[in-house]
Amino acid sequence: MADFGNSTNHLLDSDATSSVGNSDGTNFNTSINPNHNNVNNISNNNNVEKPKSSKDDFVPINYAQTDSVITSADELRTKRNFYNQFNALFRKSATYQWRQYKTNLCQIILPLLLILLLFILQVVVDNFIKDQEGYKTPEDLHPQPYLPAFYQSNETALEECKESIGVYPRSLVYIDSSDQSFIPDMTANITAYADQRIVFLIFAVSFVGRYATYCQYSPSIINPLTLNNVSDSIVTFNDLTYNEWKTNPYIGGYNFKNVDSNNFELSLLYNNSNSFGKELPTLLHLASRAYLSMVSTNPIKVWFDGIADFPREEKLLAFDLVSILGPILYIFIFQLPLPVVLRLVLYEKEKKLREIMKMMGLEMKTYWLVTYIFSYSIYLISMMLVWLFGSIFQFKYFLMNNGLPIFLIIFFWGHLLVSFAFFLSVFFSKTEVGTVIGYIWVFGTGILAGNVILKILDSPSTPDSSLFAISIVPPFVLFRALYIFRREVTFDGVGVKISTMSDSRNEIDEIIGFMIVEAIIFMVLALYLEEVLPSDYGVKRHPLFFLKKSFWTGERDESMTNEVQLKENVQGEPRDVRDERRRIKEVDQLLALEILDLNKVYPAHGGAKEKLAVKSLALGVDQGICFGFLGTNGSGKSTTVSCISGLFPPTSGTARIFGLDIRTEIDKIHMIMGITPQDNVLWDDLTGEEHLLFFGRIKNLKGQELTDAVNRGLKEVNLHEENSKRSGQYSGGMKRRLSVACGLIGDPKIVLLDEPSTGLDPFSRACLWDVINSYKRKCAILLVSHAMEEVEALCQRVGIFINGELKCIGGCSELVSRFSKGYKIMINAEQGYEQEAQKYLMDLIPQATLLTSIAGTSNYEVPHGSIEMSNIFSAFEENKERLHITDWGISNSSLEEVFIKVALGRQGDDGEFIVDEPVTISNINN
Ligand SMILES: Nc1ncnc2c1ncn2[C@@H]1O[C@H](COP(=O)(O)OP(=O)(O)OP(=O)(O)O)[C@@H](O)[C@H]1O
Repeated sequence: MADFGNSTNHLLDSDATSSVGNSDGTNFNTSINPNHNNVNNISNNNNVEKPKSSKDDFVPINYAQTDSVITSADELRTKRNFYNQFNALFRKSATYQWRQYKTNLCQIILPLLLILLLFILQVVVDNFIKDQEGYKTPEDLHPQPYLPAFYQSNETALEECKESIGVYPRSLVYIDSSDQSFIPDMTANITAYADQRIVFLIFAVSFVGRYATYCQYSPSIINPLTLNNVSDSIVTFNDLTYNEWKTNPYIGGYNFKNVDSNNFELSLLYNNSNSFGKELPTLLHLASRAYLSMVSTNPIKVWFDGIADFPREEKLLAFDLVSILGPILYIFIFQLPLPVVLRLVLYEKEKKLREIMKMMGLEMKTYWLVTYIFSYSIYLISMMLVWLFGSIFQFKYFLMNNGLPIFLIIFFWGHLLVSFAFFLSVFFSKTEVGTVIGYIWVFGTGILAGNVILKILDSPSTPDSSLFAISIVPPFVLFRALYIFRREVTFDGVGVKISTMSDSRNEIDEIIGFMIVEAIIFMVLALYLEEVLPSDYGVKRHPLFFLKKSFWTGERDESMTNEVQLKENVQGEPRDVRDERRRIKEVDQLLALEILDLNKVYPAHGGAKEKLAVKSLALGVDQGICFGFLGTNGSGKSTTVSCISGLFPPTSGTARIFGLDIRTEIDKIHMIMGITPQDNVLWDDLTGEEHLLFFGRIKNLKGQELTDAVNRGLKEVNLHEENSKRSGQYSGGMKRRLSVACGLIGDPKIVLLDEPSTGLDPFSRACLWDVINSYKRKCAILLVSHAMEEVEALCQRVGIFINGELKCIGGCSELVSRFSKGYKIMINAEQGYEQEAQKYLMDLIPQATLLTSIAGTSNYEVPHGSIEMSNIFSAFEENKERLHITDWGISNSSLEEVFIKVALGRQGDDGEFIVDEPVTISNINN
């Protein structure tokens, strides 16, 4: 069994090189850091129960150093309190929204500006119309012919026609003539008046045929046909009207289908591009009159005065621009909060704020509830102001329609809008992209509604099925309501009243029904897809998770609790790593963290290949100790931390925290976990104090306990004097310190610190170490770091990762004594004299091994006992100037040498690491 009690502090005279943590007897070099707690202390811990000896003498050492041993997860406060969490998030969101008042004000004001614009346009239109005459029906109420017609025959017609010029600028002339020879003559005369823009219809009995066109600019005598060849001319008629409707703008044409002395079957066609068809009654009358002349020996005179509007009371011209433009503009206004809500949700998603809240224990249903309340409130305030200003500006749209239907539509549309925004947010991870798409959606659907949907709704023949289809799309169901409000106030309507809102004409109740159902569907879809759709962060559930009993009862999902069979060993694994596997299984105290054959594969993505980031990792972190994760860049440290904290799901294997499995009980784990991620995840607009208050409340702190914890946290990281500053105004180091304080608040039982001291000045770093030191024993700490001195100062145990694999594990001094063969000599020579200095040292101590040679500084490892220390001193002091040595020194081997050996050395057959080549810049680059 290992003797851990006799470690001595020696620099040169120790020859202790055996490995530790396994069965062979071992002495240690102590760390050069006097604060360091080496394994000797660990083994002396009172809490350690006597390890059981197994058959092969393997001793599963318990490294726990806690003040109060936890024997089961049931002893931990893992319960979340809905009220506390709601209170925490509500206050945080309220403060945050208040700080965002400029943005929020802009969002509220934008719709109001559109309302104001509408109002100004209406004022301009009203002023224009005020100067125009109103219209009223003439007092004698005689209908006026739209086209005055003359019924004349032969030469008289032409004379009459001439006289009428100037009186009736557009005239119809009916010529009852059986004299064929008269026609060309007639044509010539009429053509002479063409520039007067007289409209003639030459219509002689002998011309009655398939067609006779009525042309505005030239007399329509084209290939006159007689009754004899009527049947062949339909093609000509079609050609003429089809081909020449633009170049020769006929207003209309007759199609005499079946005309003889007994029949008068006629179609009257008119050119919709040139005429609104008001001439048609007159034209029809002319044709009938001609026929009567033809068939009757004694023509009957049938007078036709023309057409006229109904008599009505005098009324000034009015143009209700607001009501007419209303639905088209309101569809934009009512949808404008959509991108705003999208932005709100996506901001916290993209910045990982949602994930950090989750990792700190916030329940997601509370998150969605509070986010819903704030999103809806922003919408409601904005829309109420639109309504208020619309009423102040006397928009008929808001005054004539009853307040209740308007309120109901605003109220329910808000719910649909927020649910729909939540639903859309699932598909985006970048705030900017989501917001831009949101605006495109608002304007795209607005334009579509104003053009296509408006026409469909306008059409009286639109079937119910089309209305149903329209109502399925959220903006269009809103447009249906807006359209009804407009229809009921324009053209002398009285507006939608409470009594008429549900009738078959308005169907406001049906529209509200659509909104409610869709709001529920989109909300359920949003929450469901958030749970199952793969995204950048978060552990996703099985698509059919809702079919499991555990989902409805809240019990543990038994199907996920299959025991992970920890492998005995993995091929090529060093002995200490293999022994750690065994220790996890056999140690007789509950471990704060057990990582059990954890693998993480990142799938191929955007041209990058699939990446095995963590390979069969197995290790245990005991209660109350600080465990250091060292490793080269990209060796999988942060990935491991992310898997443990529930940011990513492991591909296989699992981890347990105080016996709670990350696959099934991550919610409970989050309540006893504190985390400081690699990046600072903070709200730019909240102060340090507000951050700590928020996370403290989530962890169920309240009252004086909360105040004390917040004050202590701020003081510990030296931010108590920056109380009023928002974190966005912090320096990088201050942000880092705040992140650490957030991770430590609320008495967590395990804390994950991912490079906590990055960017800190030496003073702040020393303060931070003090804080972390003071938390040891209260909780287990997993510290990811690149700073060797930090790990040496804080960690009782260390694991070194290379390429996703754990390469060695043990106490700091244990590793140093195991991997270093002696002590270290450093020499720094002037540029160009490095070789000479190196040669001198190798001649002096031939057993020395050059470890690193970078920027003129060479580091050697010198075995203990190879030379007297006093000889080294005298040799260097005497030859310093001659060899151009600027600096030199002797030190005990440190973790750094261990790291270099493990990271850049090769593993020998005995599992030890050998450095063949000294580390130089070119070696590192290779
Ligand atoms: N989201 C990701 N998608 C794909 N690959 C990833 C992702 N995150 C990390 N990786 C890859 O996984 C490997 C391990 O990365 P990780 O961030 O865990 O390393 P690390 O040890 O924390 O590095 P560092 O010390 O630089 O922070 C790297 O090769 C990295 O490129």
